[in-house]
Amino acid sequence: MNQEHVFPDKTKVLLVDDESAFCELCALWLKQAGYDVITCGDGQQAQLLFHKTKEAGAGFDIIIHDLALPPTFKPEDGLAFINRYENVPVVVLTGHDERSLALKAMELGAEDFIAKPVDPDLLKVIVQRTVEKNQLRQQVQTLESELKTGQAKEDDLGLVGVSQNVQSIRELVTRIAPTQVPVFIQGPSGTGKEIIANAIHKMGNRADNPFISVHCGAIPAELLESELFGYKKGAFTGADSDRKGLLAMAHTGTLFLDEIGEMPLAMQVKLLRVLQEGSFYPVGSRDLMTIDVRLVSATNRDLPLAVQQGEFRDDLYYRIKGLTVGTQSLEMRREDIVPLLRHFLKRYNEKNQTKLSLSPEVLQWFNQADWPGNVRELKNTLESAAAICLTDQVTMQELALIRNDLLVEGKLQVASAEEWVEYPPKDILAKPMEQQVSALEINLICAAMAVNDNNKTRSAQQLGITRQGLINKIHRYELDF
Ligand SMILES: Nc1ncnc2c1ncn2[C@@H]1O[C@H](COP(=O)(O)OP(=O)(O)OP(=O)(O)O)[C@@H](O)[C@H]1O
Repeated sequence: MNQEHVFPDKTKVLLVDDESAFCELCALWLKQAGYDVITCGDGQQAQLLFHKTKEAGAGFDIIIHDLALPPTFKPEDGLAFINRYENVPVVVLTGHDERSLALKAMELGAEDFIAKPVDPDLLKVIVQRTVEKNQLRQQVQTLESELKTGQAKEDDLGLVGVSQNVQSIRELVTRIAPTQVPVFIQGPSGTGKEIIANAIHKMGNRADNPFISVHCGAIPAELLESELFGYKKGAFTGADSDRKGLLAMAHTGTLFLDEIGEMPLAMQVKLLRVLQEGSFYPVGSRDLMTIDVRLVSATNRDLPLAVQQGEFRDDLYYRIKGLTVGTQSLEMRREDIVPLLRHFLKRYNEKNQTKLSLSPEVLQWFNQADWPGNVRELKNTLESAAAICLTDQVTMQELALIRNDLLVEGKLQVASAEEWVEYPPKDILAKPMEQQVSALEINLICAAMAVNDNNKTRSAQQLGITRQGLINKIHRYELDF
């Protein structure tokens, strides 16, 4: 065994052949071409060397392997070594009339073969091509696993949608979550503000610490202070023991102030002080408490307008504003309706161990209806219809039972199933074509899968494409069917 110093920045070749003169010559050619070469005359020893070098962090990039090696010199025995080099490509050396042996070796996983007597130029070409091919394969693998991790992170987000608005929010959340910047989420009710707040927490470095959500509008003004700051026993009538407030509970974690626009002015002053000083006194206590929280707040109010009208303190607004995330009403991103339906139906089926699908008319109706309560209303309507469904398919009958407005003179008002996609959309030129085409394709796929019980063959037939074509699109859009 001739082991030379290995330079980490050079491509490393392990040449396994028992003919020392041949090894020397090949090694010389390869070294001249800039490779670092180690030779070895025995298959077993080559294996040991391979693992040792790998453990030392200087693994080989390519193996060139003769098949007729000691002790048996039988090429069949040499074949057994081919797939023992893990992800490192193997090029086999064969006799010049051993074509079938070479093919067998390739079948077993060899990357290529070179027939003896070896032509030095061909040797260099094959080595270079094999190494490059393998580097490329590794890059693809790395990218794929990065993509999967990214996808998993997006899934953690739980924010479903194909619209530009949802896509930008997903991107923004992924970027701001690891920072400590305060986040202000503004948008209509039922558009996922709480999901976003949750995602910022889960994807940030406080994920293992508390996430405390305070519905500022739901807590009566006179209770808000004691709820937030906590109190000391005897602080007021009924305070018969010390109580920790929500601020203290959120210590080291995230404090989500939902509906912050509803916070009374007097309370706004107190909150501002806490945010500025990072400390506060529980009601009736003289013990100063220090807290470290990441602040995320949300409102469906136009807060700058509330500031102008003197209903919200400007100093508090600028304190909480940090980075603003804006959610849109469902009306402004109707392309999200079908993906959302599919998501909620899937979740419903998983939770209730059912296999409900939607009739084409139901899908069409959902897609065309107005959703003033946004995603929350869409979700509730779907779940209510699913809950009262007696068969495996939600039909207009169920919808009529929960939505009286669908009945005119006692009859269901439904347009034909074929017209479920509004075309051309009202805002046809408002968004780039590529984005609209993708959103429409996703919608059509989700729709076909929803009415065909997730059966790809039937869905593909209905869409007029091949099953493979459908599968390719499902992969391209990363839909989880
Ligand atoms: N993009 C979305 N993907 C999945 N679920 C969503 C999405 N948007 C909203 N939802 C669902 O809709 C419901 C309402 O969402 P959420 O409570 O986050 O809205 P909100 O904007 O905080 O509403 P409000 O202003 O009334 O507090 C929740 O059940 C939530 O899971």
